[in-house]
Amino acid sequence: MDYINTRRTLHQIPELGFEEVKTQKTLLSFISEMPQNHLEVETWRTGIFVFVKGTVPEKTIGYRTDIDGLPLQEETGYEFSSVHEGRMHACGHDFHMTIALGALEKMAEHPPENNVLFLFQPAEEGPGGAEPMLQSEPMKKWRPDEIFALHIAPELPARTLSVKPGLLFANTSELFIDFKGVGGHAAYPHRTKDMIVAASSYVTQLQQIVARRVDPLESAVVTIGKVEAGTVQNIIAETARLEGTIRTTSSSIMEEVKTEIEKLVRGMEISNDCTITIDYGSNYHQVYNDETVTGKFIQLMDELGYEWKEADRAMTGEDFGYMLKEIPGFMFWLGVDSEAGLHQSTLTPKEEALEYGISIVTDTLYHL
Ligand SMILES: CC(=O)N[C@@H](CCC[C@H](N)C(=O)O)C(=O)O
Repeated sequence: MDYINTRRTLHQIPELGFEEVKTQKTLLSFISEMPQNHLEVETWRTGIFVFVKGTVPEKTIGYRTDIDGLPLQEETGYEFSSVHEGRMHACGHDFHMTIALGALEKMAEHPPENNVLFLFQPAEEGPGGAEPMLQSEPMKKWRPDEIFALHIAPELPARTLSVKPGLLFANTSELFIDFKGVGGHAAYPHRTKDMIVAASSYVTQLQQIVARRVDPLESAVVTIGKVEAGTVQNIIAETARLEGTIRTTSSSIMEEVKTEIEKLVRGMEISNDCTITIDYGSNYHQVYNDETVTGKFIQLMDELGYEWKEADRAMTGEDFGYMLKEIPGFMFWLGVDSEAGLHQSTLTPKEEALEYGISIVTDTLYHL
């Protein structure tokens, strides 16, 4: 398989969660070109399971990749930029998929001793594919004993990795807040309930939750990533909508932050004489790396001469956390050296990281 070409093909067709129809078709076509003797392939919604039968299996090792893109207009200037308007693989899932395909090809050509289950999982960016995929029939049939995954790290040099036992990624909850007041003429604000003023004031007050309500020894983030309100410059907005995300390093702090968000909403309803509704969208469980399996991985990396460093905890979220809640395993960061970070329209990971990633995953699947 030509990894660069594979990555570029996938890069051009990013699709949102549970809409990954072309992506699934393209992945199935790559998989169909591999030796099939030891493979069983099953689709699940827009995802795919591939079971590789081991030669003398004692256990099944799972390897998961996410496959969805983000609602973002690409600005990399690549010749192979996204052909889907307003969609981009800006979180590296094109890299993740290529690495999974590369490792799968090796397994198909030289079957491992243990069984291996590849999970091509939809909807990591939302609304979350890991939790329902865990409950699916193929997962019940081929349930792994251990599982792992990787995520690209733009800030790390290519051909490096980082990992740590214990907490790696945060608990997350999406946040959607809808404001409803009374619209009207821009010249008569006193006859209206202006939802742009209410929503702006709410965004400012939200910042106080982390600064003044959360124990400074804990970690939390509340980010509003989208504000929607108004129609034209001289009409006062009747409605406003805020979209954001909450991140915490413990589930109890998540509950505290939500309570504070709701208290602020009640105060805002009274002071602005409006109604406000909150929807928490999808929630992701924290990514907690199992100490024993992560320890085995670290030892393997040392034995095989891979350069690695201790990872820092990150406030990113990953629904792979649900898989790790039920199956011992880990996630590691793979360095890809890009000046622009994750979720930026100019993310340009170095393609030399692909072969390195495939080599780490393949070695781990053969020897874990
Ligand atoms: C690794 C990464 O960037 N993951 C996403 C997960 C998004 C979860 C959900 N849609 C939310 O925004 O809460 C992230 O933004 O961390």
